[in-house]
Amino acid sequence: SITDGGTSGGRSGALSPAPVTEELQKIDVNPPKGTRDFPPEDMRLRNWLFNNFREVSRMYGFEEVDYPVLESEALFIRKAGEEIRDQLYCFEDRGNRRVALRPELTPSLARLVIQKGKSLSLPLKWFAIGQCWRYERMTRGRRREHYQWNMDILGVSEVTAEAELLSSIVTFLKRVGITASDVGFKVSSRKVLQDVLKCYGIPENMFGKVCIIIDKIEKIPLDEMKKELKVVGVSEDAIEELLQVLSIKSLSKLEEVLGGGGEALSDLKQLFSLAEKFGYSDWIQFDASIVRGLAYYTGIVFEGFDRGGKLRAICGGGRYDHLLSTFGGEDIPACGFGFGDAVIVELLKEKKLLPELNAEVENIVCALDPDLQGAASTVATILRDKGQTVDLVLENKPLKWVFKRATRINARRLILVGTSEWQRGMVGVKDLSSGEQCEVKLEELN
Ligand SMILES: Nc1ccc(Br)nc1
Repeated sequence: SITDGGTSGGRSGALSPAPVTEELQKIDVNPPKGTRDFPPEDMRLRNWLFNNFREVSRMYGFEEVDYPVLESEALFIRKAGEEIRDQLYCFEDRGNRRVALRPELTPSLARLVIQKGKSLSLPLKWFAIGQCWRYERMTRGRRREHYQWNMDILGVSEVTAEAELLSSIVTFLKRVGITASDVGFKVSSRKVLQDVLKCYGIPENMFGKVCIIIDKIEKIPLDEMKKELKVVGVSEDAIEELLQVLSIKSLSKLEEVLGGGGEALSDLKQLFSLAEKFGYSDWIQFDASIVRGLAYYTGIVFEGFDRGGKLRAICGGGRYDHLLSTFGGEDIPACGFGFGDAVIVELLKEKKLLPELNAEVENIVCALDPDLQGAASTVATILRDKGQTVDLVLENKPLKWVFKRATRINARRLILVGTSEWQRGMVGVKDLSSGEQCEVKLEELN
């Protein structure tokens, strides 16, 4: 049985009985609800995914950053009725501070940029891969943590930044075998909504709230959405106009409705033109209904979706030019995206694109006699000093056991340290794929 061993002090190991002072109890060995362990085979897939995130980020000239998973709760308290706020994993720590497990990375980025202030030279191109949390009633049995890849550009007000970010996501998707037939991006601009709301005299400070309600357009009944909009002061006429505009799926139609002079249309036209130059036009489409569920977006917004319509959004992002000033900092134009580690894996599974990732090690080194364990340690060190990977057998085991382990860890070579060979300065080397076996002088082992 497993004891906590903690309060009674001392170690309860295999040789000494568990402390009898503690009630022996079996703990639940599963991870907390909504969280995951990453045993080796899952960790190999996670590392493969994150390495692709990192390689694309570096290819685009982005620098890696990270922040504490625990932040002040105040960083995430926005009054716009976002789901992310409703599901905040927050608590009071032993210092009576209100803290939260971060639900997203962007507010931490804003905090760090403000903290660094003038010492930072713009534009900033930062990326992070961080675990994010939400506390959701397990009734829905959904996960409470996921890892999010974020890329953000700060200091560029031009739509060239959003175009670059979309290019980086397309590059990542192509690297893992996803095509424009599998995934698309719905692109819009919150300035479309802003134009409509302005016409109806809706004050700027209502903008975030209205967007959050509209983001639920596919999640709640239309009447419910209309009711919520009315509650926050949007007139019936304005609601009807909003719904009309939200159904627009082409820039030409948008121009007809909004007229040609607004920023929304010029931003979107520039983005689609740049997409042509980047070569990812097939991946994107205008869809005015896309608003995204974060209150701080102010311009272009986008989300990646699977064209099969089975999965939740793959990624999402947009421009957030005023986030820093909400934290008391000087505003810096900014845009970025978040890309979760779960939906993409579901998509790769469905498309049979998951890579075969086996354990692998170059050498397994074994002493054929307990007196040669030191010699085997020397051989392992020689190989490791040459940059080779070595699994050193640490106990006196029969050869049958060694061969079984060599197969399980997918070793390429078996190095045997035997008495007679060692006396002649040699070791046995067996190639485990060809079966070829020979003796090699220690100084020639490589
Ligand atoms: N924001 C957030 C955090 C954690 C999960 Br799982 N999903 C969304």
